Amino acid sequence: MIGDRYEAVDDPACYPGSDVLINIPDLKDAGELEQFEVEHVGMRSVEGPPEGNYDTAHYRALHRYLFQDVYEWAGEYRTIRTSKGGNLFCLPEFISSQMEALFKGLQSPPFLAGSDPDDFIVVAAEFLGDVNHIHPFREGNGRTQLIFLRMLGLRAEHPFRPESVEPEAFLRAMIESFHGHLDALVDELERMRLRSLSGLRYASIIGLVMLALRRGHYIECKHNLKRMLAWK
Ligand SMILES: Nc1ncnc2c1ncn2[C@@H]1O[C@H](COP(=O)(O)OP(=O)(O)OP(=O)(O)O)[C@@H](O)[C@H]1O
Repeated sequence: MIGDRYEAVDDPACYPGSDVLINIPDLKDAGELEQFEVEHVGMRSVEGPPEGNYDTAHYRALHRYLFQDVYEWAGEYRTIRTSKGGNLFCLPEFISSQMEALFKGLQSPPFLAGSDPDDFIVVAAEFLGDVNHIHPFREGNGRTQLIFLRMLGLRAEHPFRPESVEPEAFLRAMIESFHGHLDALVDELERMRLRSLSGLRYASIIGLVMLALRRGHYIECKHNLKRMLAWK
């Protein structure tokens, strides 16, 4: 059984006898780690993501950048098998090759500027489903996916409104995509579309606030909001 094989207590990335990932501030309490993560990843998010070529190195650099204060292994592919809700993600031995194959597709239309917005939404949903299926990192896949999606939208000039993410519906759509059904995810991305580039910064800021709120850390969120509003 999947659950038996991936007991968190057997994970060398966790503190012995617990499911808390070994982390830079050495926090052994899951709640404290989560708070620290939200605050620091939130702050990194608003500093601006690293530049790159939208290849696997760029994606890893983004994860490294976001989680650099939290995990030594930030930006590195996972080496153990992981699953969520019984859905087993890509086996670690295939992550690198699967990522290379997936990201090659980002260098051509409809991922590039000038594409039809409807075509872009469909390939963006496919990409999101595929990168989630691979789930390259031990932790932080969801946040990296969403920030990279925003970057892809900006590059293609079909930006998204991150503030309109509806967590439950989005999660359901992601799980459906895991089973090969993309319609719900296309609908979610369609709803998140920003019709014009004006107000994009505001939309991005609110999106980050929503991501933080969703994780239930209102105080950190308020703290981050102050920084976000100072963001030029
Ligand atoms: N049962 C599932 N099957 C497939 N994908 C799932 C399932 N549950 C969650 N996911 C997806 O996994 C990703 C979350 O992965 P991970 O926990 O590594 O990221 P995170 O950034 O730490 O968490 P979150 O996205 O919750 O903030 C999200 O894209 C989510 O949609």
